[in-house]
Amino acid sequence: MTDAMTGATSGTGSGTATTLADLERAAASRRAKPAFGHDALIACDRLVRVFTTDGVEVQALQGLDLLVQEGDLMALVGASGSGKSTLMNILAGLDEPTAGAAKVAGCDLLAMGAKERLHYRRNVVGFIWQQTARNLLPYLTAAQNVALPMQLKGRGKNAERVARVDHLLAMMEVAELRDRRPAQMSGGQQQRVAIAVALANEPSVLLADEPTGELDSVTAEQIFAAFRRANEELGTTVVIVTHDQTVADEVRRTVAIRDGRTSTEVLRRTEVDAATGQESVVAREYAMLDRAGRLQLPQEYTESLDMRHRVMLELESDHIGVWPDDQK
Ligand SMILES: Nc1ncnc2c1ncn2[C@@H]1O[C@H](COP(=O)(O)OP(=O)(O)OP(=O)(O)O)[C@@H](O)[C@H]1O
Repeated sequence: MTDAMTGATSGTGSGTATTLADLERAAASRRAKPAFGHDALIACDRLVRVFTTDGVEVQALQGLDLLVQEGDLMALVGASGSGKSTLMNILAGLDEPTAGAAKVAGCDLLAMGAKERLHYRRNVVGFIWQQTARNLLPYLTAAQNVALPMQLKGRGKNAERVARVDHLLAMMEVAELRDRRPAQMSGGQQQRVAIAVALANEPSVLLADEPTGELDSVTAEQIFAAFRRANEELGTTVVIVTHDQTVADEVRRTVAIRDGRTSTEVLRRTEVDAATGQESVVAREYAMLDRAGRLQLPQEYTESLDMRHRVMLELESDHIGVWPDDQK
């Protein structure tokens, strides 16, 4: 019988001793700790997605962590190929991760069967694509497009559905287009109708992949305002992938993805000057620290100080200093 099994003190050689009671206490405290992201609406935990094409593996997501709280309106940014669309397709229930964990509104995205997946796509998430033509059925009017998800779900009586269609189209400021088909609308109008379609079954989350990518800046501004209304008036959580710096600057939280991982994030808050009462938005950049203590420093920072491979660290009372390697 070992010391640990008897609960007796076992010497470690370093002067400290661990007893079975210590181990049990540590295990109990680990069990008592809430799971990562337990209170978040979207929780991605070390998400991995590997694509294999012709025997070549591409790691599109390399252990990505992301938490999004209910009611958030946030932007995801990143260079082409960084993994944004891969993440969005997983969150939309269109693709499955290779490893890791992902939960949206209590649904475990790795454990859903075909029936649950269909329910998830119809009721929990709403999706808006960049290509305006992909969001709407061309032979249906705006009102019919918005009504369709409710009909497929068997939701409400006809009169209730009509009232909800009109309410959503009015909220998106396209009420006058209710009887037009997509070909009779501009790209921006189609995207606003598409948001109404995505909201039809009251999803918890709206996901949009480059929704303003095909539009000019004035129209893009209108689309962004429509997302903001959905967020403020209905409380819907909104995640937008965008290359558009104006959109990224207007949200409270912008998360950057680099090489399949969340790398940095910018949080913006409104501050009021005590003397003048004037409001201003203050933006602050943060780096993501994962549970293993890994940190991605922004490329422009490391490049400007020629930091490579190894850096010098120093722990101060309230911060950690990072310097270029002095032994190079
Ligand atoms: N179905 C697939 N098969 C093979 N490789 C894929 C597939 N989808 C994505 N990839 C690869 O995964 C990586 C991430 O792609 P992803 O489309 O997620 O990037 P992105 O950040 O959305 O890029 P963009 O801004 O150009 O849309 C890329 O290297 C891409 O080539």
